[in-house]
Amino acid sequence: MGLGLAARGFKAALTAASWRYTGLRAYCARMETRGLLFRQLFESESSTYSYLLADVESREAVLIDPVLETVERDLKLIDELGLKLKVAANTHCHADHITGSGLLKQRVFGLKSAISVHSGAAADIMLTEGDKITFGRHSLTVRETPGHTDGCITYVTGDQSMAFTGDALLIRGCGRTDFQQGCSKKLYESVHQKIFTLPGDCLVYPAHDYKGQTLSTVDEEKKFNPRLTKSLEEFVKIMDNLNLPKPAKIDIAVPANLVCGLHEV
Ligand SMILES: N[C@@H](CCC(=O)N[C@@H](CSS)C(=O)NCC(=O)O)C(=O)O
Repeated sequence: MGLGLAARGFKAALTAASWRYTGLRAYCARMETRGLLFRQLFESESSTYSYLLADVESREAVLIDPVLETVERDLKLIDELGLKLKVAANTHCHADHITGSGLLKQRVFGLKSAISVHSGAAADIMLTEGDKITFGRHSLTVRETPGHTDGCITYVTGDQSMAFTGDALLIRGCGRTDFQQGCSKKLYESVHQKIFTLPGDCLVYPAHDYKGQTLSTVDEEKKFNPRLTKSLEEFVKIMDNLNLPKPAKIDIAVPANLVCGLHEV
């Protein structure tokens, strides 16, 4: 006897869910085989993603774009996983939230903060194009991707399978360019020259998502990004007409982030 419509729908949903689960499990397992531990972490007030990457063997870890409000949560996870946090790596001087770098430095002995030398901010490690942040057998390579701010950088894993794009490239979007040295032309060139030249299946992990999306790929963004698939002239026009309200915390976040939260600790 054939399945009823409702039962068929239920079966399809189950299959899709189990595929998603199996797919995710396989993906995580693949990373574990490569000896890389990875977690995407979310802060809901600013819709910010932080990323924890660690070498499975040495347990050395890097936390990309930590947020002040989620430092305790992140430290608990780091402790539970038996990791040694070495670097708090910022993609740029954020305008919408305070980085967790300073508080993490107070809490984790020997932890170093990192940010671009072009950010205007102070940190222990001042990064430029091609620099590497090493953790165990793994590393992140810096690609300078200015445009949202002058000091925006993208961190790329050694095998170019993952790119942490900060606010330069968001999923189906990009960072605004109307303050903090923002420049649409620079952003367009950064994305096309430094991110769209990565392998098509390179996973794109942004600093924010406002729609519940978690990751994308270089190929997907080259095909579907509604802003960056346009010509430079059209892109500049789009960016000039975003008319976004300024981030609610900009006046406290920028000064705090210029010293990486609480740098002098
Ligand atoms: N409403 C939020 C700020 C939202 C915002 O402006 N996001 C920035 C990245 S954080 S500076 C952005 O570039 N958005 C691009 C876009 O197209 O939305 C707040 O008040 O904090």
